[in-house]
Amino acid sequence: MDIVYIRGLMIETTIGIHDWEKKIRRPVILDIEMASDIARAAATDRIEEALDYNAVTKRLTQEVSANRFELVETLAERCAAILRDEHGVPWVRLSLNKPGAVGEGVDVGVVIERGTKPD
Ligand SMILES: Nc1nc2c(c(=O)[nH]1)N=C([C@H](O)[C@@H](O)CO)CN2
Repeated sequence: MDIVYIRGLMIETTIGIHDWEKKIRRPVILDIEMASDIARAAATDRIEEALDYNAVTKRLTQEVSANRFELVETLAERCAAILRDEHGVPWVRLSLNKPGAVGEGVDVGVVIERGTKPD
């Protein structure tokens, strides 16, 4: 199985369960692994045959920055659904980090895997 990945994608959004969190914008950081057979893209050297990480980054940034969330779980699921439904990704592993959520220098978040891994 081949993978196209995006690491360290920082997006500003409104996220959290507390009233004060609902009034601010803050960054979340996404690390994403997407199953993608790269054979045709490699053979043709054409972006049309590739899973375009620029297009994926643009779409996720648009979605996350334009919406507000309470839970990291909700944001992660939304992103995974977009990757599968709009970009045809059969399997994705997505890590979502919410910096500073429980104190300085502590990372918290979720890791989800959705879809079926191709052989
Ligand atoms: N499993 C989760 N636990 C918590 C979340 C969350 O999104 N998922 N969020 C919070 C608060 O918003 C926290 O980040 C700030 O106090 C707490 N627990």
